Amino acid sequence: MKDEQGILFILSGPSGVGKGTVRKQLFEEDSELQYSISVTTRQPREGEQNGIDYFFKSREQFEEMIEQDELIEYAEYVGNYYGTPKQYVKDTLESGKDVFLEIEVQGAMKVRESFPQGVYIFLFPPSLEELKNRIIGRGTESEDLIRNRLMEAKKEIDMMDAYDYVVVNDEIERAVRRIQSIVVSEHCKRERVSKQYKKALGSE
Ligand SMILES: Nc1ncnc2c1ncn2[C@@H]1O[C@H](COP(=O)(O)OP(=O)(O)OP(=O)(O)O)[C@@H](O)[C@H]1O
Ligand SMILES: Nc1nc2c(ncn2[C@@H]2O[C@H](COP(=O)(O)O)[C@@H](O)[C@H]2O)c(=O)[nH]1
Repeated sequence: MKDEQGILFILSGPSGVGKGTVRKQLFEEDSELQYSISVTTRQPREGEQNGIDYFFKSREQFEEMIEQDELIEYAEYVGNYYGTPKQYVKDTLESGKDVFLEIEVQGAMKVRESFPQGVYIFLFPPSLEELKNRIIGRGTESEDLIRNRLMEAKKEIDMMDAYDYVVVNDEIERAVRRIQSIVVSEHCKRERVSKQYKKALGSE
């Protein structure tokens, strides 16, 4: 185990705001962050791959993971389970690397209970109209599911004050740059704090 743990970054926001798009772009530009692949019972969308986009499981397999305490958090969202594997996050943070979660709000609030030192970022749409256009434009959900996801979106937006940062996803590049600034600034903060501690302890 390294002396200093990595930082846990949590990105949430309503369905269709662009979390996946922004995260993929961020990872193309930043090889230091490690993405935690979630587990879900949702059916794969066209082009999605098991072990890359998600670990796709049956409900029985997912419930077995809950039973075995293999998830840091899980939530039922619009009829499917989604959860974050515990071991990967724990091992990666302990090795000193940063971990990035892209999860919905109920799950993020549960993570906060066990990782209050995490950095919680809420991705916000430029408008509700644009959110609706994006989710419809993606073309991956039926009308019914889109309606349900938009209903959830309103509740999720009500929770944004519980986050450390709110980032508007107006343009992808700008949203990515804003998140990169948060990552850099959180590292600087912790470095300063750890130097202060070392100084106070006379070990520097
Ligand atoms: N800044 C942006 N401007 C315009 N379109 C965008 C922007 N960001 C994302 N999109 C588009 O919006 C749609 C939804 O994006 P994405 O799938 O990344 O959202 P998400 O928040 O991950 O959704 P979900 O929570 O449902 O998985 C996609 O078609 C994507 O190309
Ligand atoms: N609580 C969790 N939510 C998660 C996790 N992985 C993804 N998600 C979120 O679920 C919704 C729907 O995702 P979709 O891929 O079906 O569009 C979205 O907000 C994801 O961010 C997780 O491990 N835990």
